[in-house]
Amino acid sequence: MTTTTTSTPASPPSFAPAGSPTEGSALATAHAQLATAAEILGYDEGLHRMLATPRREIHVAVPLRRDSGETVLFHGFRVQHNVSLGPGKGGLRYHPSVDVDEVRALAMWMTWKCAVVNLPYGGAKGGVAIDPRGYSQSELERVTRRYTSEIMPMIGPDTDIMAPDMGTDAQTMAWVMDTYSVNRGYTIPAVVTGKPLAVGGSLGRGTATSAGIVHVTSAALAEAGIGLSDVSVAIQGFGKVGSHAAAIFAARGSRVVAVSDQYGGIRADGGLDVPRLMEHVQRTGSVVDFPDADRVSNTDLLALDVDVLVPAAIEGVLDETTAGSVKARWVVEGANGPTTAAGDALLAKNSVTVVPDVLANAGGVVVSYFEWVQANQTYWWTEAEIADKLEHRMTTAYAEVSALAQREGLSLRDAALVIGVKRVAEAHQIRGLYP
Ligand SMILES: NC(=O)C1=CN([C@@H]2O[C@H](COP(=O)(O)OP(=O)(O)OC[C@H]3O[C@@H](n4cnc5c(N)ncnc54)[C@H](OP(=O)(O)O)[C@@H]3O)[C@@H](O)[C@H]2O)C=CC1
Ligand SMILES: O=C(O)CCC(=O)C(=O)O
Repeated sequence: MTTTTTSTPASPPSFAPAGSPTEGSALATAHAQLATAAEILGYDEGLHRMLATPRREIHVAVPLRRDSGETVLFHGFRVQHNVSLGPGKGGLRYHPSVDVDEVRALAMWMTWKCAVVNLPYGGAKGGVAIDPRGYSQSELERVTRRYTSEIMPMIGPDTDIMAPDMGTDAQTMAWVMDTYSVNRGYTIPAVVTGKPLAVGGSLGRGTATSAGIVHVTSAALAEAGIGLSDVSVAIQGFGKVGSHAAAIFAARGSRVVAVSDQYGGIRADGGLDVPRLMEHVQRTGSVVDFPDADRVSNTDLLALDVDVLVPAAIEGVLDETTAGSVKARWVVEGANGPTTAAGDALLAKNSVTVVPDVLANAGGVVVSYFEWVQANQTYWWTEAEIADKLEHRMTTAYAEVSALAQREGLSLRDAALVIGVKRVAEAHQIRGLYP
């Protein structure tokens, strides 16, 4: 392995941002990461504070008349962290634990992510504190339409473009697109990405995040002189990102030995039959009870003796209590923010190479960008063109990040953040928004 991993200091920002986030939370992690990058870049407090602060936020109440007639109320948010490089871009999350600080962290990561892969976007994120599993499709449609109407002043094809994230999917994006378009009076496909193909979606978007994860894993392994077919992989989360990552790893010859969802995990040391597992999940709604596999808890999955660990579910799972037990040599962050600052320090101490979220899971937003470009041009590319362009973006970004890490003795996370943060700060300075 040629990449040098150094410890990421878990120090707080050098100033006290308004309403300092809870220790160990996603926002605390995002702030600690930015503080490290700002320190490496030698930024002063004013620039650091500006980069840490969201540009614009909206908090909305989303009432829902349930199918039963009962009325319930949800809280929703849209945060534009930064729009210096272009319109805000980022997903919409439906999860019961969504709050404004989580959305702020996710929006900040979108800013650095888009900059790392050189997209003409800023960073944004949205969320509604709802457990989508507890609601019917028509209830979810009403929630989505109401949330979209409430945040209408903030979104648009040139201002802020949504996409799916946890708990939402292509159908959710079709409802957002339709609600926005009906209010404007004509069809505006470029207001969202990750849409169904039938309404202007792009080939390849459904699997793009996962394909990108496999591209950067391949690039990281190549630096150690090994290939995808030489490694075993454990994946936490078997949703849009985790399930397709499992399928692509398996198709490329990796042994996928464990996967999980919110109900628990399964392991088979000889390798799981991923296509059969996907059918099982389609049928039963969970990976658990898949035949020919043993049960493993979500925590124990993180500590399995595998080569590559892909957290692809929620934030903060690799923290001071779990990261020290990781035996994988590579952690490739499919999820946003799966590693806290304390977890990062432990992984670095144990020489685990972490391919950070803002690089590893950027394939999704890369193909979202391709979808937006296609929608704006009303000209559609082939699947092969999209796959080639995605691979090129991901491997180029990985090479840039890895080269900086090696040159400056940084972790891949710090190198990626330095590249992303610097591109955003330069845009501010050139535009004259910051003296
Ligand atoms: N979709 C995308 O294009 C992108 C997503 N990401 C990030 O990837 C991660 C996953 O997103 P995505 O796949 O879209 O989301 P999905 O909602 O499609 O899937 C989430 C998966 O995580 C599981 N999960 C939820 N809570 C837990 C928990 N407490 N412990 C273990 N597993 C859990 C879910 O289980 P169950 O199925 O049982 O609900 C499901 O398998 C998120 O961090 C997201 O921000 C990053 C870049 C792009
Ligand atoms: O495709 C996009 O626009 C954003 C996807 C997303 O939310 C993410 O990368 O975290």
